[in-house]
Amino acid sequence: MRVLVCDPISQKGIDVLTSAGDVAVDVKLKLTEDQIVEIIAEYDAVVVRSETKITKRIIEAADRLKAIGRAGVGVDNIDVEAATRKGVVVVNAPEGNTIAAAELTVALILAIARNVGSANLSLKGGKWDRSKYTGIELKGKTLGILGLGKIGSEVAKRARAFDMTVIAYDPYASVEKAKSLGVTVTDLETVFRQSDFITVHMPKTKDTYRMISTDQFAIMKDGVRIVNCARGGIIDEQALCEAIQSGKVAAAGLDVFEKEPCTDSPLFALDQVTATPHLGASTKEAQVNVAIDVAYDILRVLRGEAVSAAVNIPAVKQEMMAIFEPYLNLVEKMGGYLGQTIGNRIEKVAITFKGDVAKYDVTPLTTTLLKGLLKHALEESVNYVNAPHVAKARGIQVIEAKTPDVQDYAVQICVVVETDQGKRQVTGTLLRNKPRFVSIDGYDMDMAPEGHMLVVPHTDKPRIIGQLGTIIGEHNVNIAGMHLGRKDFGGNAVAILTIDGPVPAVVLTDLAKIDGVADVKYVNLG
Ligand SMILES: NC(=O)C1=CN([C@@H]2O[C@H](COP(=O)(O)OP(=O)(O)OC[C@H]3O[C@@H](n4cnc5c(N)ncnc54)[C@H](O)[C@@H]3O)[C@@H](O)[C@H]2O)C=CC1
Ligand SMILES: O=C(O)CCC(=O)C(=O)O
Repeated sequence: MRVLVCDPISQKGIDVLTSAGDVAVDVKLKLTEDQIVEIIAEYDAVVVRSETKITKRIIEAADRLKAIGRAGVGVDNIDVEAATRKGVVVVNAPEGNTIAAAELTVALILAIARNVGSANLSLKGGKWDRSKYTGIELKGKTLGILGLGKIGSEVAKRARAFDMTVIAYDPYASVEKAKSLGVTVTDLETVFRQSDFITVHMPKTKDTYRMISTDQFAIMKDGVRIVNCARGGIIDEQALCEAIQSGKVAAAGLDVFEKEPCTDSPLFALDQVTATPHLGASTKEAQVNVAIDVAYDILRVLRGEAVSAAVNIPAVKQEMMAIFEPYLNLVEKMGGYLGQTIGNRIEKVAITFKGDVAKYDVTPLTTTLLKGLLKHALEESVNYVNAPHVAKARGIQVIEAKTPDVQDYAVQICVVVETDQGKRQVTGTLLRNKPRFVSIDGYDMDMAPEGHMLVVPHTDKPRIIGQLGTIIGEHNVNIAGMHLGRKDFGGNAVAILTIDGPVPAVVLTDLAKIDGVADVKYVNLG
C-alpha cells in the first residue's frame, strides 16, 4: 500500500506507517493541485496538514484512495463531502495539538495586552520607547471565548489562572462542563458586549465564516482586544482593520488568515496587530502527537478496522476505543454472517442493543454492522463512511433500539434482517471480550464466529451429520468444530461447521445433494 504525504509531518508518524511492513510512504511537498491529480491514483492514502488542499478534483481522480489523513484538527482544506461520496475516510488528529494551540492563544492574549510584538520591533529598530507601550493587566478583565471545545476549554483554564472572568458562547457546549471550568456560558451578544478580550476557537464553517464583522465590532466594548488562533475568515479581516484604525479595537493577535500563506495584509501595517504564521500547532510535542495519531488511524483504515478519529463516519473517541473495540468486532461479524447467508433483497434491519452497551452512543456499532452486512449483499464498495448512505439509497430501513434490560448475558446485540423472503436473525454477545453468537434464526447456539464456516440448514434426522463429515473429508477439508441447533425433534435444524480453509464450490454442491439438506452457505468471517 502506498501513502502520499503532501505537507511536512513528524518523522515519527512516517515511521509508524513504514513500520507496518506493507506500507510505502512518498513525501512530496508543495505539489500543485494538478500535480496531485496526476499521481493520486497510485495512492491508498494521503496525509496533509493545513497547506495542501484536497479538492473534489483530486478526490475524483483518486481511484484507489481509502483514507485522507489530516495531521491536525481543522479539515476545511479537505472536501469532506466529496470524500464521503466516494467512500474515502477522512481522519484527523483532534487532540494532539490542543495544548499547543491553547498556549499560543494565551501567548497572543498576553502579547497584545502588553504590546510585546510592537515593543520588540521598536527596540530592535533602535528606539527605547517605554511610555508608548504601556499595557493592561489580565487580572479582573473578562475573556469571551467563542467555541468552548477542546482548545477553548484549555484557554479558559489558563485564563482563570490569570484571575480573568471567563464567559463563553458555544451552542453545543455542556453547561455543566463549563461550570466546572469556572466559565459562564451565555449568548453571543452578551459575549460581544461584555468582553475585554475575545478569542475564537470554533471550526470554520458556513455558520462561523465572518461571524465577527462590522456589526459585531460595533456592539463590543471600546478598546476590546481580539485573538484568532482558529481559522482565518471567522473574523472579517477588512472589518477588523477598520475597527483597529477607528480605535474601537485596541489590538489583535492573529495566527490565521483567510488566505494562507499570507505575507501581505493591510493588518500587518498596524502596530496594534501581533501576527504569527499559523503557528498554533507548531510545537515539537504537538507535531509528534498529531503525526503519530493520524498515522495509526490511516493504518486502521487501510486494514479495514474501526478508526478512532474519523471526520466523516461516527467516530469512536480515543478513550472509548478500548470499550468499543470488542463490540465493533462482534457487530462486524454479525453483519458479515448475515450478509453472506442472506441471498435475498434486504428491506429492513432492526438492531437492538441490550444491557451495558445500551448506555453508549451506539451509532458506530450500527454503521459497522451495516458495513459488514451490505458489503456482501451489494456489489458496490461499502465501507464505514458510506454504509448508512448505501442502506438509505437502497431503501433499506434501519431501526436502532436500546434497552438496559437483558437476560442471561450482561450484553446482547440482536439483529433481525427482513428480506422479501422472510426474516433472518443473529444475536451476539461478548465472552471474555471475544465475540460469540448465542442465537441464529431462533436456534440457541454458543459459537465463536471466526474463520471459514459452512452453514447447513437441514431436517433433524439420522445420518445427515455423518454424510456432511464424509463429503467434506473426501474433499480434504478439515473440520475444526461443529455447532448444532434444532428447535424440535425431527424438525428444522442447522449445522454450522468451522473449517480450516476455504472450500471449492463443488463441496457446496455435493453437500446440497444430501437428502434433508435445505441449503448450504460458505461464510468467511476472517
Ligand atoms: N492555529 C492552529 O494552528 C490551530 C487551529 N485550530 C482550529 O481551532 C478550532 C477548534 O479546535 P478544537 O477546540 O480542537 O475543536 P473542538 O471541536 O474541540 O471545539 C470546537 C468548538 O466550537 C463549537 N462551535 C461550533 N460551531 C460553533 C458556532 N457557530 N458558534 C460557537 N461555537 C461553535 C463546537 O461546539 C465546539 O465545542 C479547529 O476547528 C481548528 O480550525 C486547531 C488546532 C491548531
Ligand atoms: O498543521 C498545522 O500546523 C495547522 C494546525 C491546524 O490549524 C489545525 O490542526 O487545525
